[in-house]
Amino acid sequence: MASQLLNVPHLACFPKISPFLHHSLFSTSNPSVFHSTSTRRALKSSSNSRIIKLQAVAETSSEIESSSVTEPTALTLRQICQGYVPEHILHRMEEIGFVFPTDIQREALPTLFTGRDCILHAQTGSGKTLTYLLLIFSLINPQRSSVQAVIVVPTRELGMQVTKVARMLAAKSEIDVKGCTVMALLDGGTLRRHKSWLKAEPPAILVATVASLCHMLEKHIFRIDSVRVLVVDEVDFLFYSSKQVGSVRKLLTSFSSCDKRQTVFASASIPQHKHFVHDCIQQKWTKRDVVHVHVSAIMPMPLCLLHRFVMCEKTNKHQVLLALLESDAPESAIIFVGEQSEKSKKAGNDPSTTLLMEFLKTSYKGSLEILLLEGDMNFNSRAASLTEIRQGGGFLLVSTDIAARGIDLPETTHIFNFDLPQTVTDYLHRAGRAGRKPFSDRKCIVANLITSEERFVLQRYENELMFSCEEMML
Ligand SMILES: Nc1ncnc2c1ncn2[C@@H]1O[C@H](COP(=O)(O)OP(=O)(O)OP(=O)(O)O)[C@@H](O)[C@H]1O
Repeated sequence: MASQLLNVPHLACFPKISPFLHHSLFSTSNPSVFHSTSTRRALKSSSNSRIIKLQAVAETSSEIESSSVTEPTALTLRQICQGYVPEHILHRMEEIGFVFPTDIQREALPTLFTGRDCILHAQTGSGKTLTYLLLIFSLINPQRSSVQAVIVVPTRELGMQVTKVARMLAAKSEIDVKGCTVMALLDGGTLRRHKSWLKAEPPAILVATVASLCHMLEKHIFRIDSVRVLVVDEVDFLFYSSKQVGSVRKLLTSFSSCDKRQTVFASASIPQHKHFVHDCIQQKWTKRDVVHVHVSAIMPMPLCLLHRFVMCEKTNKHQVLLALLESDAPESAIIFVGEQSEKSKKAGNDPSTTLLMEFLKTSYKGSLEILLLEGDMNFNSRAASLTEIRQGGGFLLVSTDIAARGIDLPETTHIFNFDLPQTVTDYLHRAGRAGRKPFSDRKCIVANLITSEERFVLQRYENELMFSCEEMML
């Protein structure tokens, strides 16, 4: 296989590793060898040869060395992007506050700029969005009137967020947003309006959910062969947990026949990634020399997250949550609640989210605004909740897993798993909604409310994701 692995750990210690780990969710291709920061520093030459050298180093080095997120000697984002990304984008990027690269940006951008397909595999909150957006801005030609980049996302909420970041970067100045050619084509939108817009004045960048995108392609509203770069964000979710996997595969297959194409996949979790890379090559979804850029391979969870649990009876969870909110006084928090089962729906029960909202509205006396986000709400109410959050002020967001993927609310200091997530991957993504300020060393809390029977499930998540969870006594 011609694909390569860029394996970039940044850890001082090597905590307990379950045997399962290396063969399942977050395994590295070569788990016993890692290359160190100092070795990498010595290898800063042209990106292509660097990748090949890194591969060679990975086969010989067994050194593990601590590395902070950014090294003092590291290049700035501007230096990495100079000559590839237009000046006005670089200027905006710095105005917004993106000056130094995160690990994934530093490692992936030089490779992306060579035109190679990439799998961006790095912790939650590590800056994958900016990584692929900078690639896109390096490729699009504003003079061309066609869709040149497509970003596929699993949810409307994530689509709105990515669109906002892309538009922020594309705006030539804060008051001139006309330069923006980014369209959000998301489930629940008014497709008729988008159809005319796509035909009359195609945007350079299209951010789309799968169903809406496929609809436009099937109706020949725009052609995939004008697209230079296709990004699939939260790729493992789209492949393994959504009903749309068939459409995603079809999309990738039609893109595979385009000339001059570049494909990028991104996620903080890519289960069985060796198989995934193999499939990508076999199915021609990527070119044969696809690069798997794997940052923090031995530590899938951000170190700034502190994990805790409180053991309680199911019937007492509301009171325990209230006590935690009072004792911890989060600045902003997301409270994750399990989806209502079909059986419970049929029985006419209220969903747990509704019951919890009612409880908090009557019992919580703090100053945070209580908001709800769940799949059963209509699109306008969902958008209203997120808009309200983004207007500032502290929030307590009660949500199902709909907020677990990709949503970026950097003010979140606490995650409460009111119900334990169903899978280890869900744990990783829920927890990763906190600790999203790349250069901050502020600690954030992930608190789990569990019954005694659930302790072993949490223990399994601890083993697989390599964190330890401290018991809290109230
Ligand atoms: N170079 C940078 N400097 C400062 N902040 C950055 C930089 N790059 C990204 N960020 C910020 O980091 C936060 C997380 O970025 P982003 O949403 O891209 O994470 P992600 O890797 O896509 O996470 P997830 O896997 O959870 O989707 C955002 O608030 C973003 O603005």
